[in-house]
Amino acid sequence: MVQPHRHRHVLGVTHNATNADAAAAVTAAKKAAPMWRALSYADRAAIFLRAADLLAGPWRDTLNGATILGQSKSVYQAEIDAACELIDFLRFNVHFGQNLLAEQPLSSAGMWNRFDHRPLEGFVYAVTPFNFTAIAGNLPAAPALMGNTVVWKPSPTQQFAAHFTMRLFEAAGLPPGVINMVTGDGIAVSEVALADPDLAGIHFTGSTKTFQTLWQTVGQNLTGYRSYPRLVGETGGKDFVIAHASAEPDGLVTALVRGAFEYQGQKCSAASRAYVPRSLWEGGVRDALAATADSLTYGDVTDLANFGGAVIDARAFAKHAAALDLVKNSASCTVIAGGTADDSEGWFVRPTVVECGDPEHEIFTTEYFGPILAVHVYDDARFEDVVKQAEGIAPYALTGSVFATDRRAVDWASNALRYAAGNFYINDKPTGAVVGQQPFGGARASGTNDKAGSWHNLIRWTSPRTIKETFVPPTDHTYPHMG
Ligand SMILES: NC(=O)c1ccc[n+]([C@@H]2O[C@H](COP(=O)([O-])OP(=O)(O)OC[C@H]3O[C@@H](n4cnc5c(N)ncnc54)[C@H](O)[C@@H]3O)[C@@H](O)[C@H]2O)c1
Ligand SMILES: N[C@@H](CCC=O)C(=O)O
Repeated sequence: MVQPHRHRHVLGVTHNATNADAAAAVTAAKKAAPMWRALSYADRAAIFLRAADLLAGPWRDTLNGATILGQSKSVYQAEIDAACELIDFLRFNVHFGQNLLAEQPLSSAGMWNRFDHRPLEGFVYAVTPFNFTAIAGNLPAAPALMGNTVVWKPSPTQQFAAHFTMRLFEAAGLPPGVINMVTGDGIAVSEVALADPDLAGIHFTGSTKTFQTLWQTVGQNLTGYRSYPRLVGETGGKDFVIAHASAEPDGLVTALVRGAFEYQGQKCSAASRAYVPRSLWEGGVRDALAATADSLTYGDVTDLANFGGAVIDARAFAKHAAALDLVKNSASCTVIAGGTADDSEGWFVRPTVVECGDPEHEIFTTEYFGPILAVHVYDDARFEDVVKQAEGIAPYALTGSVFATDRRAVDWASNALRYAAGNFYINDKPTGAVVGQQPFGGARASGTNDKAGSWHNLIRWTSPRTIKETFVPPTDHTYPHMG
């Protein structure tokens, strides 16, 4: 039973930044660059470690609370995001950045070769999504740790928590001009930032479409830049769970419920398509999945009895409602749980399970980014055919899971799905990657796979200079064979 709640989304700054605001932010970033680059890595790292300590202490409730109210996260989902994951990003980045700086070339006798891990020449433009406060904080912080100054454009629907994240960085001692936050939809900001010769990189997380637009604009402006901008983007997904007949059913059902419906399915990693063998489906998985989905309470997230809350905004609600209409009108689809949406008070979409006989239906290829799980039921003997079909049917390659107790099935599917997911899970849900444990990111239409919170990501924000210093320079130009 849904407890309707008129959800308040943007309690923070709502100003839509203009070209002039963007120009001021770019100017501030450029002005602060020499000061910030001149600081030692240890001094920069100390600021972000202090931010992590503050977040583990007095700032924890502030950022969790802002994430609960602003993004409609449950207390649990806010805690694993705003507090835990952001603390992990801040601390692990410092550790991985230190390892990166320690990476040095060989030096033969008589010379000293070294890398000078320079920050990029210019500013980094960080554009962040609504769904994770941790990602929003990490995208400006990671390039800044490596010595870059940043223009940060958070999502309007994450602005409340973004506002406090910026205040947290300031409280930790981040000097003015290092991270310059601009608010709003980003259109006017991009007009300025992407046309600036000093654009050194984009650190993006959000939809595939937005990233492609930014990349295309950079391509159009390419000859105007001082350097080739580094383009790092983590984008959409159509994440799968494929069960083999040997799968353990209770674990499968729990993974589907948590993977598809936590935070209303608004995780890029959310399970949105599943492939289940008929023996398991008819042997109890169908009924258990439908009953559990129907039992989930979505409502006011300040009521701790609720499992989830509203979807992020009216646009998302309309997209989900349209998807539900589509499947209800598709002969090959049957809604077995949920299937309703109600915006009379708040934007609520019921956790929905759709059984669909046509594995090419758009419900298996389109990212709706809501609590809608498509299930294709297959004859047990067709496991390999189903895996091959699922591998390439969607354009994305972000996360995916295989459930099986048969080791040969696990091994075969892991190989067959090698390029289908940047984060691959065996007997686990496809969500909930932990920084430092499951470095996160995907390829194909899901992004550049630069693994947020790892050295793979940090390396994109440095431009190494190789220095060779010869201790005793040669003074004879002739070769030994010349006598
Ligand atoms: N792969 C990952 O790690 C990951 C993580 C989180 C979210 N996501 C993806 O993010 C999407 C959901 O997030 P969203 O709805 O915030 O995405 P979105 O693309 O709508 O917005 C992302 C950001 O881009 C901004 N934006 C849009 N157009 C812009 C422009 N022209 N210039 C500058 N900024 C612009 C938005 O205001 C927002 O800050 C989903 O597709 C999800 O899969 C991916
Ligand atoms: N890193 C998160 C997903 C981030 C995208 O929304 C997870 O693994 O669930």
